[in-house]
Amino acid sequence: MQPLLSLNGVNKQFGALTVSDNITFDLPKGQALGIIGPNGAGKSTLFNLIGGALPPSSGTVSFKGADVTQQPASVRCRAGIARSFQIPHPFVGMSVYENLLVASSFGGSGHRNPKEACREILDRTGLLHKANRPAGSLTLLERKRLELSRALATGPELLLLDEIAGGLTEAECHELVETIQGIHASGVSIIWIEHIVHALLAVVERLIVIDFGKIVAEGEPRAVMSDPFVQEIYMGISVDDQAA
Ligand SMILES: Nc1ncnc2c1ncn2[C@@H]1O[C@H](COP(=O)(O)OP(=O)(O)OP(=O)(O)O)[C@@H](O)[C@H]1O
Repeated sequence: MQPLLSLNGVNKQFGALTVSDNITFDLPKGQALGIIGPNGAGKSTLFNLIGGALPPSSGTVSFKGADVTQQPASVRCRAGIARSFQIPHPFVGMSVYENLLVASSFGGSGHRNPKEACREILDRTGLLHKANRPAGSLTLLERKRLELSRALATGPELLLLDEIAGGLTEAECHELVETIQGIHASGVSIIWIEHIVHALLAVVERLIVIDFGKIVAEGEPRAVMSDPFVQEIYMGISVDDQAA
């Protein structure tokens, strides 16, 4: 079956710095894929390349079989790629519901009834009771939920989540994981960059590890996490420490 997303030999250089180094992988439709790696490894840059915020220096990005490498983020969003950002920037003076309506009218959702669709999304993400509050009055968890809701309002087939669990308490993180599990169960494909590994492992079926812009490990999440090489680069646990 044709993959939903394919990256083929994707490179990105900022001057002399190579931030994405020959990144190649396919995402089958319906899969939840996790991406981990040390700070500065090139994870958010990879999202910029998939979402269209940045063009690659070379290589191709295909979505639903079409080459989207030269398409801007707005076109990719309408095609079905939505992204939540590490630091949410909602329209703070607008209500939560209005924020979703903007996203819904911008994206390619084709919701027959956008107002009802936005109401349903807020119900799914646990924000319905805040629908008429200004976005600027929300707590951190609620802002994260709004970020997720705005991405969903565009009607994505592929949802890119950039460190959405960062800064939350353990209980808040658990609640958010349940919401993301529900979104995945509804058929939305997900790529999730996250440092909170236990949250990630509760959702994803496959894990990719990036270091210095390269894919250095890939596969079933628990097998990848127990690889001594991954433990060394990601958690600083050396094979010698384990033997001691
Ligand atoms: N627009 C840019 N111009 C120059 N350098 C950049 C640019 N964007 C990112 N970088 C550099 O590319 C490298 C990778 O950054 P990136 O944000 O992709 O890493 P990351 O893995 O997401 O890190 P973190 O886990 O801290 O969010 C860093 O060294 C960063 O400083």
